[in-house]
Amino acid sequence: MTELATLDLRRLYLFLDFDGTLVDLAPTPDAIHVPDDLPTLLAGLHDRTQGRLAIVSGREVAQIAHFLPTFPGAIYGAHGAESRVDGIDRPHPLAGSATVAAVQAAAADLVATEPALLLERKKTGAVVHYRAAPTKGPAVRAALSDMIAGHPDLVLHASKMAWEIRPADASKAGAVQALMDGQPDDVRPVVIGDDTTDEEAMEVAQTMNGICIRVGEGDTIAPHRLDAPSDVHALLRRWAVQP
Ligand SMILES: O=P(O)(O)OC[C@H]1O[C@H](O[C@H]2O[C@H](CO)[C@@H](O)[C@H](O)[C@H]2O)[C@H](O)[C@@H](O)[C@@H]1O
Repeated sequence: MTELATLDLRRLYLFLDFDGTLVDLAPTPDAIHVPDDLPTLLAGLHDRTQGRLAIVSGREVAQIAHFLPTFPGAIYGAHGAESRVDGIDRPHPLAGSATVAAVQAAAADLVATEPALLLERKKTGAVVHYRAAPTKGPAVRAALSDMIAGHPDLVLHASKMAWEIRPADASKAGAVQALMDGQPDDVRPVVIGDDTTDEEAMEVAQTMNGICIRVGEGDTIAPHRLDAPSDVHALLRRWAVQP
């Protein structure tokens, strides 16, 4: 932590995941708690980094804006499929498409067979959560895999106690690449995340002399690890008071 805390914040671009990194995981997507001091902390970091602060989440941009309405930085949502940068929204071409509607309808049929499953609809895909039915993971994976079989523009990835369908050309790596484009050579990306799609962002950050921090358990390419969102907050607080 000390080694990380002494990095010069003015030469970093911070890429922060949301669930499991800035907020603790909860039984359902709506049940998360945003700590009262998080918005102020993020606003301070935005100033300190001269605007080099982004949230890169699996959630949609609108969801992040709902939970953090005063967040001043860039937001990439739906695993990089959509963005809001400097107030400009960039939707994905698949948003609201017949392809997505068909997949969501099939996912709804699946969830109707098991009340403990939860369907989360996104404009660009669908998530089936099995946190309340942990043994159903493999069956959910198989069913969603079948659903996208005829759709090469969609991919399936593992999330925490969930399987998610997203556009094949969307990734958190793309978000890091887009925001780092044009940055001065001595600015280093910092990726902090807890999940598989964060690892894709870490891979690209490492090609840019980046710093990667994994939150919680799990295989990772990150050389640094923090145990929980509370430790992430502690690091962010130390950065926020750098002289
Ligand atoms: O990239 P992230 O910001 O970490 O978003 C990943 C997914 O997070 C949410 O699901 C996860 O968190 C829920 C709330 O803690 C939890 O109930 C669920 O089991 C987790 O998978 C969100 O609902 C998804 O849309 C995001 O893709």
